[in-house]
Amino acid sequence: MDPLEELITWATAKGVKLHGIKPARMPGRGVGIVATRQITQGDVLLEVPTSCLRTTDTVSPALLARKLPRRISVHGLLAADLALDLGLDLQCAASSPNSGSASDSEANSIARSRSAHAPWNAVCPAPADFATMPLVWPAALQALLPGPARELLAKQQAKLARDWADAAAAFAVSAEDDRDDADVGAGAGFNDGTPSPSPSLLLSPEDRYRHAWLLVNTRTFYYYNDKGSSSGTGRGAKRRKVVRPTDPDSCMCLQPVADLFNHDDGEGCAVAFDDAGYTVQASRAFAPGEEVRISYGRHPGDFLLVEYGFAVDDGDGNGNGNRWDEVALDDVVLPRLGARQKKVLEEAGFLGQYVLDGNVSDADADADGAVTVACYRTQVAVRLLCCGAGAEWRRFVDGKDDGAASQGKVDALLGEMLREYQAKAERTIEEVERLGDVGEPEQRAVLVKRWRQIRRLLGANIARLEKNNAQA
Ligand SMILES: C[S@@+](CC[C@H](N)C(=O)[O-])C[C@H]1O[C@@H](n2cnc3c(N)ncnc32)[C@H](O)[C@@H]1O
Repeated sequence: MDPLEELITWATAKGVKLHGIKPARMPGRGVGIVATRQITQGDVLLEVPTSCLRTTDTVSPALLARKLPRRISVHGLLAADLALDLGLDLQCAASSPNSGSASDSEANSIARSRSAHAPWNAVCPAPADFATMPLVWPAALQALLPGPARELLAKQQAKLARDWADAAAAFAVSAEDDRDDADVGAGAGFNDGTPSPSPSLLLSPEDRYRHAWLLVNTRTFYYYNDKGSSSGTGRGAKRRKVVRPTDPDSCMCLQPVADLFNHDDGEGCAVAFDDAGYTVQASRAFAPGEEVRISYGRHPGDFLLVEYGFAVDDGDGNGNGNRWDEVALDDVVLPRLGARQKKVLEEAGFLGQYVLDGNVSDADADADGAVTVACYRTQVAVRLLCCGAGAEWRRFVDGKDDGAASQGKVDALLGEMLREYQAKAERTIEEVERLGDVGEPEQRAVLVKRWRQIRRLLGANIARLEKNNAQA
């Protein structure tokens, strides 16, 4: 049977209800969810009961018995649990009840979990499917990411390193065990026992853990329960009952079938949860065969690339790329500021985080038909460069002056900076395209796609500045 059909049979038996939808392979997006009939706005499309979730409460007792450090993150713990299911073995630790070997009860509990989740695990992306996640790119390609993406990646790398350091002691780390052919099929990602076709799938324990960690990174939902335990990178779910302040990084769960929805930057379907479980409700009408998506949040392109490994297609959503996209301008603004100017901006709370918003349109034009290009922080910094930190600038910072008197000069300098960044985008695209033998073709392709988005967004804003100028 097709693994997707098997998943649905398995999930339905566990109480998951699909109404007018089914999973399907989507070219360029792995698996997604499509409508099987005409859907009306507000229809409930999916119900996943709480009993089907993987949370901190369902982590394998065998794993917990390995005394993973209490400080291990929820992300790290769920990844460790999933890694066991995907074929990573527990260390023959001295702490085991049968010193020197994993106990029968441990082995039984792991085997039970593997078989209980087999149809779900079988449709999880394999390690090779994560090739577009910058985390697995060669350093030479990572270095060519846009600034905000590099910053996010550095945080992600640090988080993974901490989680692996906490989890490593629990897992078998011997290189010989690890390269045991019998273990390769499951360890390679798809837990269907098929032998590996390729030696490149002989993964180290750290690589296998990273695979599980990326599954958690890209597939969790916001979740916590009334016992106070929480385990999402937060794909848009809202709790209908008590809303508790919790650390969002620790509010995570994995859920079958729902984890197959792809992202829509526009009208993604609404995801909600309560004590009974999760529901997904149609945000609009869908025709039979149309892909149904949810929103992972209002994320700019750099975030989507680093956290989910994709760049939105230009034809997606509003037909104009990602409506929540933005371009960070720090790389072109900060180098122009002298030490004194930086100090002034820092004292005023305006140093850095300069952004060009991709969501601005002609509808945002003022009474003169001009559209403000770049965020207020950028306006403050560029105005300081043009006009100095005099009384007019202070009034602008305090919101007592709309800055109209100097807007022409500000726009001219901003235009210069945007053109400078556009040239950088152009050079980076050419550089990536020249790196024919660095990384995988899909890695270079997604990096070029991201820079083209940035180039287009810069071009649209340069055109707006020119229009403002013509109207002035
Ligand atoms: C929650 S999973 C969705 C199901 C996934 N497509 C699969 O094959 O299992 C999230 C992953 O799906 C892919 N994805 C989601 N939305 C996408 C989109 N709009 N365009 C391209 N890929 C997308 C990315 O690889 C992302 O990391």
